[in-house]
Amino acid sequence: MAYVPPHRSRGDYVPRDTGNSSSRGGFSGRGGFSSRGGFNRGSGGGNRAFGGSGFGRGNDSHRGGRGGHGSRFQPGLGSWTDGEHKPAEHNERLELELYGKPGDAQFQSSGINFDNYDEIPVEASGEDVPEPISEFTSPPLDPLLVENIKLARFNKPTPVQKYSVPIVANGRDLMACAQTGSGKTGGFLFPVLSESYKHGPVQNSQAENTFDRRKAHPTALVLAPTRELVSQIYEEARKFAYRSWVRPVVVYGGSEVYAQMEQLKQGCDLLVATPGRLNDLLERGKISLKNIKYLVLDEADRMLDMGFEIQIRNIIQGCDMPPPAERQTLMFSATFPKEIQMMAKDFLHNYIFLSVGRVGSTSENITQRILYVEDDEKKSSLLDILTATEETMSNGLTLIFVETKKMADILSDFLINQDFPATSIHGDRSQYERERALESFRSGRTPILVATAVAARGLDIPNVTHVINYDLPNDIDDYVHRIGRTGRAGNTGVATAFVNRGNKNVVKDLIEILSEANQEVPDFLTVIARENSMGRGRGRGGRNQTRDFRKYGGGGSSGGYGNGYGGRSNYGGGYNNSYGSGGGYNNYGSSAASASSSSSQWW
Ligand SMILES: Nc1ncnc2c1ncn2[C@@H]1O[C@H](COP(=O)(O)OP(=O)(O)OP(=O)(O)O)[C@@H](O)[C@H]1O
Repeated sequence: MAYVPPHRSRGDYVPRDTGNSSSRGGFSGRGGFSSRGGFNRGSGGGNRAFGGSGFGRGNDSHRGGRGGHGSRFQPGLGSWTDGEHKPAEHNERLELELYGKPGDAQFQSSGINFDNYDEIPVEASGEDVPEPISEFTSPPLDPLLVENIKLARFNKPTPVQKYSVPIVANGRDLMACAQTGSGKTGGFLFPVLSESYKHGPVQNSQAENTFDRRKAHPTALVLAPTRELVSQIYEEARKFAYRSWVRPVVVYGGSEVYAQMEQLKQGCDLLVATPGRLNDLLERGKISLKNIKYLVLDEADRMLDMGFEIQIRNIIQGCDMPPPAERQTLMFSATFPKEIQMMAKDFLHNYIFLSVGRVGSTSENITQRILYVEDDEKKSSLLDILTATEETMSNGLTLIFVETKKMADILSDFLINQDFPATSIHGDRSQYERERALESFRSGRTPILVATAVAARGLDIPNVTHVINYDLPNDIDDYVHRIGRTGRAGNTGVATAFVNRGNKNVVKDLIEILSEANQEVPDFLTVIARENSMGRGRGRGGRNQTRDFRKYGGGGSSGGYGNGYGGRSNYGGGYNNSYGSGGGYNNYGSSAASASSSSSQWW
């Protein structure tokens, strides 16, 4: 049967040549806040070829990279024609843009500990769990995807990828929990793209009316919490969708909505979106979700926590998305509290729960240092650390987390006044300023970035060698995600945290995290934890040590695989713990105010 994408079946539709849709001209080069380049630049954006006779009856063509009378050529865009996938021709320029050259510092490469991922215990629960793959081969993967994976210089799958590929190929839903930096993005992109290449676009939905025909009808939807993260996922999707019929589009708030609507009009098969902007576009009638075969929630626990739940429910349950049994739903995060797992089951159908390592654990690739520092000594301690590590980490980037947006500005100004090349990122800065700050950090021009939690999740910036928790978060899961900005893809990194009695609520959880990852637990932490246990500390046991809650039931710590999987690496070049005068954790007195703050201040 001839498939005519509903939004393109009007004979009068002529795609506009917008090329770069970024509302801010001049920000489209390599290194926009999207990992490599602004979103939807010329090559990835406009000029799609899907016009004319390419969609004629009996031709069954879902766009066409070339050909189709009246169609336009877009490099790297293939087609689905007569029930067959027709990959586009290779394009050298685009390949260089997408994959860089070997050794290019702007692209993350796997580190010396990459092979250690194989040692990490994996637990998959649920009915009939399929056997994992061990290599990127076709079959079971689609040959085009395997080619693209090679171009990206990924030699072998990470544990989460080994399992997710057959799970999705077998039509199952998935809730996957794997350490930060261990390849979860590929964990959902690989199977979704591979299956899409094999099976083509959804064939059964003809648009019902003119209004419906004008909408974009993506096959796959990926939701993630921040603009920076959706842009990064979109860039990854561009890499692995290269030459295929799948056209990725990204939409997020804080950026010109009309440019994004234009991109949608030009064809959207894989939509990467923040919930707020997606709801806006759904209300405007620009997107229909009725063709969704794959729904992905990245950073799923964040997506389903209080800040996003209503928006997510509206998208998944309040619009025209098929119900759980008629789509495949995939959820990924490094942390999965039990309450969130329970809520998530509303969106899943007979799913497999995958945990790689212990849920919420940190990677042993990250050396964690905990220092006792009173609030009023934090600035001087920070200067001491930055000075002491200037040489040993001269080529690395340092990411400093604070709790409030105000503090992010104050601290970056302070560092600049002290002649440190710093910038900041937080939710009160304009989209343009956020993009610029991230680009300047990524490129190494400003190797110190002061950030709120907005930068805690998912961001994959090569060469972040040091994460400093200037303010410790109130929730240990946030700590796990923050320090996970270093030590990615088998590389090593250092994470330093300033702790004082103001953080007593999180200390017990922190001790568990440190012990699990075979890190040193300083005595003062144990003392604070003991003091606090007289009070009412929440403790990590009830919230985070949950594996598949269907199997292990409520809360409680579950034994399971012990610590110490995988050889502990020798983290070369680390600094010793003696920097600074601010340390001195024997004389801690009463701490200043708690680091707690309202959510409106930190995001
Ligand atoms: N199979 C692989 N081989 C080599 N490198 C890989 C592989 N899979 C992923 N990577 C690289 O590892 C890095 C981390 O991957 P990714 O961003 O997907 O991690 P993540 O698990 O989503 O982390 P987070 O929890 O912080 O979101 C990326 O730079 C990615 O390109």
